[in-house]
Amino acid sequence: MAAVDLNAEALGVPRKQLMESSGNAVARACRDLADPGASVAIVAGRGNNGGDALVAARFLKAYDVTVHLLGRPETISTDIARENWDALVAGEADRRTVTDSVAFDLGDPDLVVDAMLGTGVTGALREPEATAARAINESAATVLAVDVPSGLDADTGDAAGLAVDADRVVTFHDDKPGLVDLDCEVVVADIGIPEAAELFTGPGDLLALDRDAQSHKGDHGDVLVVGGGPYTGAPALAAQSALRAGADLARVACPEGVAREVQGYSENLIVRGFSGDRLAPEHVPDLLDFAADRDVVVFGPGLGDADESLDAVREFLAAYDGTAVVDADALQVVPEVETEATLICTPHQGELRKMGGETDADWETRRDLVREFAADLGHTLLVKGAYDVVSDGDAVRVNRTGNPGMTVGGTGDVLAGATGALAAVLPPLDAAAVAAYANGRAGDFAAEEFGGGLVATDLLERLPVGLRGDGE
Ligand SMILES: NC(=O)C1=CN([C@@H]2O[C@H](COP(=O)(O)OP(=O)(O)OC[C@H]3O[C@@H](n4cnc5c(N)ncnc54)[C@H](O)[C@@H]3O)[C@@H](O)[C@H]2O)[C@H](O)CC1
Ligand SMILES: [K+]
Repeated sequence: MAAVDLNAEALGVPRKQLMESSGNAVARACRDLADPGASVAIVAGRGNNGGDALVAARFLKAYDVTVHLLGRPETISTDIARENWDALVAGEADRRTVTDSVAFDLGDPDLVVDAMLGTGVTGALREPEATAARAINESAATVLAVDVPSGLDADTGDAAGLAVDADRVVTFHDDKPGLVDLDCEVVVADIGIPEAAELFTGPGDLLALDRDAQSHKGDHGDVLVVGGGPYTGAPALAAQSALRAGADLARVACPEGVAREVQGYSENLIVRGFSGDRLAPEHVPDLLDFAADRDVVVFGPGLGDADESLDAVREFLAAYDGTAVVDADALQVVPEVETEATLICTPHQGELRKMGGETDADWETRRDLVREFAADLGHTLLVKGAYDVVSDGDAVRVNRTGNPGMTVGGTGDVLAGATGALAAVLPPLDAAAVAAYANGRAGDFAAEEFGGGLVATDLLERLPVGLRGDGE
């Protein structure tokens, strides 16, 4: 929800506007539950859940409304909730501030609006919320909960202690998993979040990374790039990109003959050579052993399309059961391989066609085609284009960052490496979507400086900023 909010904001629909819609929906639910003239007690917490109900108070002129704010107005935790409180003060609304739970007096209202806590709850209700929840549960009034009954975790439906016992819940935008088993009526209100906030990648998508980065402290990925032979720059770019996207370790497995050259691009890489001048089936057993101890393999950059190399890719994928990003020449074998592995395939449109997939000039048609093809393959696809399309055969995301300057060689290797690093900390669909978003952003920052003269290494440098929420 927080991600969608941020994406909506980036699309020009700020959260305060959403709060106005939420408040409006709360007022509508009140009108449904009580006749004009009825007494309504709004019990508001200091977060945005409370803010929703402070908005609702303005829409309930036909009712006898009393607003109980739990805590001092100075401690309201968000600007938009405080602005809505200030509007009630300026409008001389009937209001009380509850600074001591002993002083809380709900009165005997016909309807209670529970807006103490929403999705921001952590742990058991503290005071004065706990006392207020008891008073609400003991009162004879009808209880309308805003977004989620206070005290309940919207994700799980669990309460760490006491929770409000509601007669109706008006929740916003979408059902919440924690409300499914509630023994009361749940209404979902459309608050005007654009569909595009969920379809298109945006700054909100980077939040998933923050969360995971924290919970996986010290475990940001050990990524193995398998490629090189005919080319040396591609595997080096992919591996460096994995580091720039946050991986702890980036290794390259490449033919001995080019290992020194690949290492020469960067001392940050761990390079391991295998015999000969290109990948062949004889290398596969060793590679499988080596890959088993890594988090993600990026297969394909600079590999070439020699028959024996493609045979090796087939054999590797057939036996591998980890997570792999498949790029470049390695892509063509994916449709014919039965594998236990989790694959993220990163074709451009030409490579997609070579895999047997269809494409179209219209991005919406392409979105549907990519979803169908991903479902057929049973793997995640990231199809590159002016609009990148990401799908696991079920969900679809579209990325609009990036620019025509990025058609230069090597940018695909950077994307593949970043996808590999992110796949170590995020589910495949999210890893591909965030990588496409950040890579495109890095390209946009590079274009500000170099225009059409940008090169792939410019993207490497800007990838960390592309992945940071405050990069704009
Ligand atoms: N897109 C949307 O869905 C929108 C939802 N809106 C509403 O915003 C809330 C979530 O708001 P948030 O400010 O993040 O959190 P809360 O109001 O739920 O609570 C934060 C507040 O509560 C304190 N706190 C946390 N745990 C406890 C506890 N156990 N006991 C007491 N106090 C606690 C914390 O310190 C904070 O001060 C969402 O549910 C919707 O109702 C937006 O209005 C519009 C967009
Ligand atoms: K609530």
